[in-house]
Amino acid sequence: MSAFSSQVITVTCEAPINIALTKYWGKDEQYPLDLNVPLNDSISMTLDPGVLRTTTTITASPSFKRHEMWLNGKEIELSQRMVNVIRYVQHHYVTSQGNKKNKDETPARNFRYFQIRSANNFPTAAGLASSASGFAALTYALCKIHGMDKDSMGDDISALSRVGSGSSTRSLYGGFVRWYANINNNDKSIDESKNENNENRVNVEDTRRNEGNSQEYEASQNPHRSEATTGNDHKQTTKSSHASKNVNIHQLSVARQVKDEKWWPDLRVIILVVSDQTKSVSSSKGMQITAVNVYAPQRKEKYMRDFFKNL
Ligand SMILES: Nc1ncnc2c1ncn2[C@@H]1O[C@H](COP(=O)(O)OP(=O)(O)OP(=O)(O)O)[C@@H](O)[C@H]1O
Ligand SMILES: C[C@@](O)(CCOP(=O)(O)OP(=O)(O)O)CC(=O)O
Repeated sequence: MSAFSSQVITVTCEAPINIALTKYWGKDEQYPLDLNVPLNDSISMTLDPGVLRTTTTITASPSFKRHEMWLNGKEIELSQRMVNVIRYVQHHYVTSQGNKKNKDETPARNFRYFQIRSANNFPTAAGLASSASGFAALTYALCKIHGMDKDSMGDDISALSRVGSGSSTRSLYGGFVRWYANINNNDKSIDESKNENNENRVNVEDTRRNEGNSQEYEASQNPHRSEATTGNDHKQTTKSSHASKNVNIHQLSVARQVKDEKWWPDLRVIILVVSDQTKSVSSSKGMQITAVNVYAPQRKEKYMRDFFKNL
């Protein structure tokens, strides 16, 4: 047992909201939908966290027996998305430990469950991007409590946050931010990217096929399905967690800053709140409905690729 094993650790992080100028609306159905890989790139501006923000505090202790969450002061059941983010971050932590010469001896290795307290200082689920700031703050705080520094994580933090909510990738950075559907497709022609996507489809199907067959394969490829990992589990998961092609594809849909917050210092955004009530249809659900009823996703994908090529 390490000297840290009985410690209680708390971290607090804040994240801003972002407003999309070109929208994310629709997921690439070649990938599991809960990975939130978008059909098209999007660009947003991040608003001043001094004004609108989510503040998330996470406490970890080896003695916790389950995850607990309070949103805006009220205890809630963790959603599957929240659990997914926790698992992805834990998986990432374990994998990064596997690559290090000296293993982590800090408290993080003993954490399994968390108490999460999060609050938005603006209406939640009412059209003001609470999922973006909420999941960015959650991912940021989870990484921090595992001793992983946002600035040195590069693109990884944005791929982790994305499994919570797609738009949260853009809330990890200030200024103007572009979220790439696939960072490798940036300068390629539509035809080339189609070929790549065909390759991707095979990998996704491979993973699904294997899910039924091998528990170990499943746990190593998809943190959604692995148990929360700490202590001895770390060793086991590290051993079997080769970064699969599938995970790499998932890691290619990331956000990067285009212009920092000083680029347009005089810019002001006015927000008029006409209702602070919870929306009857969430953005995720709205995307599903649109995809089925309104447009063919492939047509939109081509339109958006052309749009970004000419930008
Ligand atoms: N602080 C938070 N921490 C974690 N999750 C949050 C937080 N705030 C909101 N969420 C999650 O985001 C969901 C709301 O997302 P939704 O996309 O429907 O609305 P929105 O992001 O506020 O609006 P829009 O997507 O139209 O900008 C909530 O139901 C909750 O699950
Ligand atoms: C209208 C939008 O704000 C939709 C945001 O959708 P979410 O990011 O909330 O959706 P999920 O990935 O399913 O969580 C447009 C945008 O921010 O680009």
